[in-house]
Amino acid sequence: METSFIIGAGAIGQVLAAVLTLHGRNVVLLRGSTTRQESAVQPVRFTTPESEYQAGVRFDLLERYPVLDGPVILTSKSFGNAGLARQLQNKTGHSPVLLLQNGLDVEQPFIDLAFPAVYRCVLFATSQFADDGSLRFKPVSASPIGVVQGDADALPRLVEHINTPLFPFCAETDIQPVIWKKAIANCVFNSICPLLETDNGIFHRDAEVMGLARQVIGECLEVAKRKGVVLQQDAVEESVLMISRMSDGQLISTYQDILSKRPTEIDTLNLAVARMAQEMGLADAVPQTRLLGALTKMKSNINR
Ligand SMILES: NC(=O)C1=CN([C@@H]2O[C@H](COP(=O)(O)OP(=O)(O)OC[C@H]3O[C@@H](n4cnc5c(N)ncnc54)[C@H](OP(=O)(O)O)[C@@H]3O)[C@@H](O)[C@H]2O)C=CC1
Ligand SMILES: CC(C)(CO)C(=O)C(=O)O
Repeated sequence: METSFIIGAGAIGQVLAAVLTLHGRNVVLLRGSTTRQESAVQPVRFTTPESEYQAGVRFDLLERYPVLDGPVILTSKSFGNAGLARQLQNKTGHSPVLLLQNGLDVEQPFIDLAFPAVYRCVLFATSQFADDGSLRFKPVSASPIGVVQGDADALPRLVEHINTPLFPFCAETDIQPVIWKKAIANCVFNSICPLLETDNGIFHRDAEVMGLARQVIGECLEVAKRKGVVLQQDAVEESVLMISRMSDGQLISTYQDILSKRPTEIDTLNLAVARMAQEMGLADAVPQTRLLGALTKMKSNINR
């Protein structure tokens, strides 16, 4: 059986590795941003709303592997992608590289270095560390996977490789609208919530804040349209409100990152939309999105 290499032992990576291990798949969880990790099987505990699970997951260091001969799945933060693409360049050969990350253009470092098979997944699941180191995992629906560069015929096999009833995935032939819809929602949550120092529920609780979200959504939709992705304002607003209701009380990752003095993914959210707008001569079309992104970045830099 082929081995899957998951890179990034965070909230999503640990649960995915544990779920695949529980389903009898060969998987190694590789650390890319540290050199302090023994080659060892370690317990990972997680709960879903229904049950509690534990699996012995094989942890190791990326630098110990000269070749990764099997699907390579990135569950790391997007700001590390340029560095990871360089690290992986001579290791992955023809293995598919699958990005399980939020954001826009997160695959660009892999395209720039001509990786032959690059796939994107949009996560419809949440995972958070609890104080005791265990994880709280909530799959919402199957997370779609689509082709960015490479062979569409290989997609079903890749999906089958990581799909399980506990953490479901599905193939998506048109992944760009799905990426944009989620990324626009993230432009709203990941900037406004940390700046207001509030939880994800704010949009369904407060009409004024939802008004600002509406403006951001409208701006981002203009850029998406110029990129050939047509989405409806109502549908994106509905998705923001749904996420807001479902994750009422939870803090968005960017806010958690700022509180923990870690870098954030804002460069691949609001600031990516602002960069794209600038490149297309639409710089004036995204004032709120850009300002919210710039303020979030300043807040993160000031706090670190
Ligand atoms: N958690 C969630 O509920 C959701 C997360 N996502 C997305 O999934 C992705 C993973 O998120 P999540 O698991 O929560 O993140 P975490 O912050 O929990 O973990 C991310 C991991 O990334 C690795 N990492 C950090 N910095 C670097 C770097 N400079 N270079 C390489 N690797 C680095 C680290 O792994 P190591 O120490 O092993 O190197 C770290 O543990 C993100 O894009 C996030 O936006 C999307 C939807 C929901
Ligand atoms: C918008 C949200 C909360 C949905 O899962 C998300 O993407 C995240 O946790 O980063």
